[in-house]
Amino acid sequence: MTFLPIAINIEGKKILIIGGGKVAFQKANILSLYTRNITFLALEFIPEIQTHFSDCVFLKRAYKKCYLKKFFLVYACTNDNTLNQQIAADAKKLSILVNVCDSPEFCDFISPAIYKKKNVSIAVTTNGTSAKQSVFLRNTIKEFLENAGF
Ligand SMILES: C[C@@]1(CC(=O)O)c2cc3[nH]c(cc4nc(cc5[nH]c(cc(n2)[C@H]1CCC(=O)O)[C@@](C)(CC(=O)O)[C@@H]5CCC(=O)O)C(CC(=O)O)=C4CCC(=O)O)c(CCC(=O)O)c3CC(=O)O
Ligand SMILES: NC(=O)C1=CN([C@@H]2O[C@H](COP(=O)(O)OP(=O)(O)OC[C@H]3O[C@@H](n4cnc5c(N)ncnc54)[C@H](O)[C@@H]3O)[C@@H](O)[C@H]2O)C=CC1
Repeated sequence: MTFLPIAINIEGKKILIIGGGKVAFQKANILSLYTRNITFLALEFIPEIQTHFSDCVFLKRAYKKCYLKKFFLVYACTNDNTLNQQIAADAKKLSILVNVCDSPEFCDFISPAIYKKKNVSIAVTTNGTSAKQSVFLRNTIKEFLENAGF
Protein backbone atom coordinates (compact mmCIF):
# COMPACT_ATOMS: atom_id res chain seq x y z
CA MET A 1 0.00 0.00 0.00
CA THR A 2 1.19 3.54 -0.77
CA PHE A 3 -0.88 6.54 0.36
CA LEU A 4 0.04 10.09 -0.68
CA PRO A 5 -1.00 12.70 1.92
CA ILE A 6 -2.87 15.50 0.14
CA ALA A 7 -5.40 18.17 1.20
CA ILE A 8 -8.55 17.96 -0.90
CA ASN A 9 -11.08 20.71 -1.70
CA ILE A 10 -14.52 19.72 -0.38
CA GLU A 11 -16.27 23.09 -0.78
CA GLY A 12 -19.85 22.39 -1.91
CA LYS A 13 -19.20 18.63 -2.10
CA LYS A 14 -21.47 15.97 -0.58
CA ILE A 15 -19.96 13.28 1.64
CA LEU A 16 -21.66 9.93 2.38
CA ILE A 17 -21.03 7.82 5.48
CA ILE A 18 -22.49 4.32 5.23
CA GLY A 19 -23.00 2.94 8.73
CA GLY A 20 -24.42 4.50 11.84
CA GLY A 21 -22.29 3.07 14.66
CA LYS A 22 -19.27 4.18 16.69
CA VAL A 23 -16.92 4.27 13.72
CA ALA A 24 -19.34 6.32 11.59
CA PHE A 25 -19.64 8.75 14.53
CA GLN A 26 -15.84 9.02 14.80
CA LYS A 27 -15.49 9.72 11.06
CA ALA A 28 -18.29 12.32 11.20
CA ASN A 29 -16.76 14.09 14.20
CA ILE A 30 -13.50 14.58 12.32
CA LEU A 31 -15.27 15.57 9.09
CA SER A 32 -17.30 18.14 11.02
CA LEU A 33 -14.10 20.09 11.73
CA TYR A 34 -14.33 20.91 7.99
CA THR A 35 -17.92 20.40 6.75
CA ARG A 36 -21.51 19.61 7.74
CA ASN A 37 -22.37 18.47 4.20
CA ILE A 38 -22.68 14.88 5.45
CA THR A 39 -25.29 12.19 4.65
CA PHE A 40 -25.61 9.07 6.83
CA LEU A 41 -27.02 5.85 5.36
CA ALA A 42 -27.60 2.87 7.69
CA LEU A 43 -30.14 0.43 9.02
CA GLU A 44 -29.72 1.92 12.53
CA PHE A 45 -28.02 5.03 13.96
CA ILE A 46 -26.60 5.36 17.47
CA PRO A 47 -28.23 8.20 19.46
CA GLU A 48 -24.98 10.25 19.53
CA ILE A 49 -25.07 10.57 15.73
CA GLN A 50 -28.71 11.61 15.74
CA THR A 51 -28.06 14.24 18.43
CA HIS A 52 -24.80 15.73 17.16
CA PHE A 53 -25.66 15.64 13.46
CA SER A 54 -29.36 16.52 13.48
CA ASP A 55 -28.64 19.14 10.76
CA CYS A 56 -27.29 16.43 8.40
CA VAL A 57 -29.19 14.07 6.09
CA PHE A 58 -30.28 10.61 7.34
CA LEU A 59 -31.23 7.73 5.04
CA LYS A 60 -32.48 4.83 7.18
CA ARG A 61 -32.29 1.92 4.75
CA ALA A 62 -30.18 -0.98 3.48
CA TYR A 63 -27.28 -0.07 1.21
CA LYS A 64 -27.72 -0.16 -2.57
CA LYS A 65 -25.21 1.00 -5.20
CA CYS A 66 -27.58 3.65 -6.60
CA TYR A 67 -27.29 5.67 -3.35
CA LEU A 68 -23.63 6.45 -4.12
CA LYS A 69 -24.45 8.76 -7.03
CA LYS A 70 -23.71 12.49 -6.57
CA PHE A 71 -21.33 11.96 -3.63
CA PHE A 72 -17.74 13.17 -3.80
CA LEU A 73 -16.36 10.99 -1.00
CA VAL A 74 -17.79 7.80 0.52
CA TYR A 75 -16.90 6.18 3.86
CA ALA A 76 -17.84 2.47 4.17
CA CYS A 77 -18.28 2.04 7.94
CA THR A 78 -20.67 -0.87 8.36
CA ASN A 79 -19.88 -3.87 10.58
CA ASP A 80 -20.14 -6.15 7.52
CA ASN A 81 -16.70 -6.65 5.98
CA THR A 82 -18.08 -8.15 2.74
CA LEU A 83 -20.52 -5.28 2.32
CA ASN A 84 -17.77 -2.71 2.94
CA GLN A 85 -15.71 -4.30 0.17
CA GLN A 86 -18.74 -4.32 -2.15
CA ILE A 87 -19.24 -0.59 -1.46
CA ALA A 88 -15.58 -0.02 -2.39
CA ALA A 89 -16.02 -1.92 -5.67
CA ASP A 90 -19.24 -0.01 -6.48
CA ALA A 91 -17.63 3.37 -5.71
CA LYS A 92 -14.64 2.60 -7.90
CA LYS A 93 -16.94 1.80 -10.83
CA LEU A 94 -18.53 5.23 -10.37
CA SER A 95 -15.10 6.93 -9.93
CA ILE A 96 -15.99 8.01 -6.40
CA LEU A 97 -13.20 8.05 -3.82
CA VAL A 98 -13.86 5.56 -1.01
CA ASN A 99 -12.61 4.89 2.52
CA VAL A 100 -13.16 1.40 3.96
CA CYS A 101 -12.88 1.36 7.75
CA ASP A 102 -11.89 -2.30 8.11
CA SER A 103 -9.77 -2.93 4.97
CA PRO A 104 -6.98 -0.42 4.27
CA GLU A 105 -6.08 -2.23 1.03
CA PHE A 106 -9.51 -1.35 -0.41
CA CYS A 107 -9.21 2.36 0.49
CA ASP A 108 -8.67 5.08 -2.12
CA PHE A 109 -7.87 7.29 0.85
CA ILE A 110 -7.32 6.73 4.56
CA SER A 111 -8.31 8.99 7.45
CA PRO A 112 -5.33 10.51 9.25
CA ALA A 113 -5.27 11.42 12.94
CA ILE A 114 -5.81 15.18 12.85
CA TYR A 115 -5.01 18.16 15.05
CA LYS A 116 -6.71 21.28 13.70
CA LYS A 117 -6.45 24.85 14.88
CA LYS A 118 -8.05 27.50 12.67
CA ASN A 119 -6.40 27.20 9.21
CA VAL A 120 -3.66 24.86 10.41
CA SER A 121 -4.22 21.10 10.13
CA ILE A 122 -1.64 18.60 11.25
CA ALA A 123 -2.43 15.13 9.93
CA VAL A 124 -0.58 11.93 10.84
CA THR A 125 -0.82 8.66 8.94
CA THR A 126 1.14 5.43 9.11
CA ASN A 127 0.39 4.49 5.49
CA GLY A 128 -2.64 2.59 6.82
CA THR A 129 -0.69 0.29 9.11
CA SER A 130 -1.46 1.48 12.67
CA ALA A 131 -4.24 3.87 13.63
CA LYS A 132 -3.10 3.58 17.24
CA GLN A 133 0.37 4.89 16.38
CA SER A 134 -1.14 7.80 14.41
CA VAL A 135 -3.31 8.72 17.39
CA PHE A 136 -0.33 8.53 19.76
CA LEU A 137 1.83 10.75 17.51
CA ARG A 138 -1.00 13.26 16.93
CA ASN A 139 -1.60 13.54 20.67
CA THR A 140 2.14 13.99 21.34
CA ILE A 141 2.40 16.74 18.68
CA LYS A 142 -0.75 18.43 20.00
CA GLU A 143 0.58 18.46 23.56
CA PHE A 144 3.94 19.80 22.38
CA LEU A 145 2.31 22.62 20.42
CA GLU A 146 -0.08 23.52 23.23
CA ASN A 147 2.85 23.67 25.69
CA ALA A 148 4.69 25.90 23.20
CA GLY A 149 1.70 28.28 23.23
CA PHE A 150 0.48 27.50 19.70
C1 LIG B 1 -6.38 2.23 7.72
C2 LIG B 1 -7.39 3.10 8.48
C3 LIG B 1 -8.54 3.26 7.51
C4 LIG B 1 -9.51 4.37 7.89
O1 LIG B 1 -10.44 4.09 8.65
O2 LIG B 1 -9.34 5.48 7.37
C5 LIG B 1 -7.84 2.48 9.79
C6 LIG B 1 -8.13 1.14 9.95
C7 LIG B 1 -8.38 0.47 11.16
N1 LIG B 1 -8.50 1.03 12.41
C8 LIG B 1 -8.70 0.07 13.35
C9 LIG B 1 -8.82 0.27 14.74
C10 LIG B 1 -8.93 1.51 15.41
N2 LIG B 1 -8.93 2.75 14.80
C11 LIG B 1 -9.05 3.71 15.77
C12 LIG B 1 -9.10 5.09 15.51
C13 LIG B 1 -8.83 5.76 14.33
N3 LIG B 1 -8.51 5.16 13.14
C14 LIG B 1 -8.12 6.09 12.22
C15 LIG B 1 -7.64 5.82 10.95
C16 LIG B 1 -7.49 4.60 10.30
N4 LIG B 1 -7.95 3.42 10.78
C17 LIG B 1 -6.83 4.46 8.96
C18 LIG B 1 -5.29 4.40 9.09
C19 LIG B 1 -4.64 5.72 9.41
C20 LIG B 1 -3.13 5.59 9.40
O3 LIG B 1 -2.55 5.54 8.30
O4 LIG B 1 -2.50 5.53 10.46
C21 LIG B 1 -8.13 7.47 12.83
C22 LIG B 1 -6.66 7.89 13.05
C23 LIG B 1 -8.79 8.54 12.01
C24 LIG B 1 -10.28 8.33 11.71
O5 LIG B 1 -10.83 7.24 11.82
O6 LIG B 1 -10.88 9.35 11.32
C25 LIG B 1 -8.92 7.24 14.16
C26 LIG B 1 -8.53 8.12 15.35
C27 LIG B 1 -9.39 9.35 15.38
C28 LIG B 1 -8.95 10.36 16.38
O7 LIG B 1 -8.59 10.04 17.52
O8 LIG B 1 -9.01 11.57 16.03
C29 LIG B 1 -9.17 3.10 17.04
C30 LIG B 1 -9.34 3.85 18.37
C31 LIG B 1 -8.04 4.51 18.81
O9 LIG B 1 -6.94 4.02 18.53
O10 LIG B 1 -8.16 5.52 19.49
C32 LIG B 1 -9.11 1.71 16.82
C33 LIG B 1 -9.17 0.60 17.87
C34 LIG B 1 -7.75 0.26 18.26
C35 LIG B 1 -7.70 -0.84 19.27
O11 LIG B 1 -8.56 -0.88 20.15
O12 LIG B 1 -6.75 -1.62 19.17
C36 LIG B 1 -8.74 -1.19 12.67
C37 LIG B 1 -8.94 -2.52 13.35
C38 LIG B 1 -10.45 -2.78 13.41
C39 LIG B 1 -10.79 -4.11 14.02
O13 LIG B 1 -10.67 -5.12 13.30
O14 LIG B 1 -11.19 -4.12 15.18
C40 LIG B 1 -8.56 -0.93 11.30
C41 LIG B 1 -8.54 -1.92 10.16
C42 LIG B 1 -7.15 -2.35 9.84
O15 LIG B 1 -6.17 -1.71 10.24
O16 LIG B 1 -7.03 -3.39 9.15
N1 LIG C 1 -11.21 2.53 11.00
C1 LIG C 1 -11.43 2.61 12.28
O1 LIG C 1 -11.14 3.63 12.87
C2 LIG C 1 -12.05 1.44 13.03
C3 LIG C 1 -12.68 0.45 12.33
N2 LIG C 1 -13.34 -0.56 12.98
C4 LIG C 1 -14.16 -1.47 12.12
O2 LIG C 1 -15.38 -0.74 11.85
C5 LIG C 1 -16.50 -1.62 11.81
C6 LIG C 1 -17.75 -0.88 12.27
O3 LIG C 1 -17.65 -0.64 13.66
P1 LIG C 1 -18.84 0.02 14.53
O4 LIG C 1 -19.17 1.38 14.02
O5 LIG C 1 -18.41 -0.11 15.95
O6 LIG C 1 -20.05 -0.98 14.20
P2 LIG C 1 -21.57 -0.93 14.68
O7 LIG C 1 -22.03 -2.33 14.82
O8 LIG C 1 -21.70 -0.01 15.86
O9 LIG C 1 -22.34 -0.24 13.45
C7 LIG C 1 -22.50 -0.89 12.23
C8 LIG C 1 -23.45 -0.05 11.38
O10 LIG C 1 -23.55 -0.65 10.08
C9 LIG C 1 -24.90 -0.55 9.65
N3 LIG C 1 -25.20 -1.57 8.63
C10 LIG C 1 -24.96 -2.90 8.67
N4 LIG C 1 -25.41 -3.50 7.54
C11 LIG C 1 -25.93 -2.51 6.76
C12 LIG C 1 -26.55 -2.48 5.47
N5 LIG C 1 -26.74 -3.60 4.74
N6 LIG C 1 -26.97 -1.29 4.97
C13 LIG C 1 -26.80 -0.14 5.68
N7 LIG C 1 -26.23 -0.12 6.92
C14 LIG C 1 -25.79 -1.28 7.45
C15 LIG C 1 -25.71 -0.78 10.92
O11 LIG C 1 -27.04 -0.30 10.77
C16 LIG C 1 -24.89 0.03 11.93
O12 LIG C 1 -25.30 1.37 11.92
C17 LIG C 1 -16.09 -2.79 12.70
O13 LIG C 1 -16.61 -3.97 12.09
C18 LIG C 1 -14.57 -2.77 12.72
O14 LIG C 1 -14.05 -3.79 11.88
C19 LIG C 1 -13.37 -0.60 14.35
C20 LIG C 1 -12.70 0.34 15.11
C21 LIG C 1 -12.03 1.45 14.50
